[in-house]
Amino acid sequence: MQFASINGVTLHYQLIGAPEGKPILVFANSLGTDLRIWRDVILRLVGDFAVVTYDMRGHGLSDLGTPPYSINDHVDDLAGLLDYLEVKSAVICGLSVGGLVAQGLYAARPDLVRALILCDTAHKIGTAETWAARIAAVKKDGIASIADNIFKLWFTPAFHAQRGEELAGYRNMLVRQPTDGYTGTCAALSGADFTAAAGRIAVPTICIVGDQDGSTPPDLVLQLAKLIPRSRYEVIKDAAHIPCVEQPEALSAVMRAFIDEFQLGEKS
Ligand SMILES: O=C(O)CC1=CCC(=O)O1
Repeated sequence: MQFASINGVTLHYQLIGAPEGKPILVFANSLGTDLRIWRDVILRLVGDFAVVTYDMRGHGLSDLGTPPYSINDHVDDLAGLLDYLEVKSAVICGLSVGGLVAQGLYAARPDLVRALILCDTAHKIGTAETWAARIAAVKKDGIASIADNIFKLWFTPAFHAQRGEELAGYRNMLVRQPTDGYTGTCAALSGADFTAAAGRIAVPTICIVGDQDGSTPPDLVLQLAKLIPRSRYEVIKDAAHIPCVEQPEALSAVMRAFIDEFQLGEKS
C-alpha cells in the first residue's frame, strides 16, 4: 500500500508500473467508492501505461481532512498527489465526482492534463436541494439508510438480478465510507459547476456514460460533451452509473479506441 501526505491529508494511492518512459493514466473515484472500482479496467490497460489510482479524501484509506469539502479541496489533492509523484502530464479519467475533479484539475492546472476521460459525470451534478436532502438523510440515519436507492443509480436491474455477490461487496464499500467524508463530498458536489469552464477545455476529451445511468443520464452527459469543443461521446450498453464495475471490457475498449485515436499511448 502507498500513502502520501498531501495538503496535510494522508492520501492512499497506488502507482502501478514505472512512470519513466510510459504515459500515465490517472483514475479518480466516485462518491461512496474507493480506488478498487477501477481494477478490471486497469488490468486491461496497464501494460501500455503507468497507472495512478487514489482514494479521495474522506473515502477508502485516505484521511478525512476537515469536511465539508469544496470541489477545490479534491482538485488540490489530486494536483498535489501528481506533483508528489513528479507526474508532469497525464491522461485523467474521472468517474462522477471524479469527473468533476478532473474538470477542476484542467481549470486549475492544465499543465497536468494531457487528455480527459469523463465517465458518467457532468458539468454540474444534482442541485443544492438534492444534495442538502441527501446530507440530512445520511447525518440522521447513516449511509445504509440510502443504500438501496443509491444502488438503483449505480447498477442495472440485470446486475442486481445476476451479480448478487458483487452487489453485497459494493454495498459494504458504500456503507463503510466515513459518514463525514461522504457528506463532505456531497457538499463539494453541491457547489461544483463547470458549465463555463467546459467550453475552455482544449485537450482531447471523451465523455462516456452507461445507457441506464440514473445519476448522470445519457442526456446530461451529452450536454457536457456538447459544451466541450471537439469532444467525443460514447454510450456503454447494459451499464448504469459505474461501468468500470459493470462493463469493464466495453469501457476499456472505448478508452483504448480514444487513446489510439489521439496517440495517448505514446510518451509526450
Ligand atoms: O448518487 C450517487 O451515488 C451517484 C453519484 C453522484 C456523484 C457521484 O460521485 O456519484
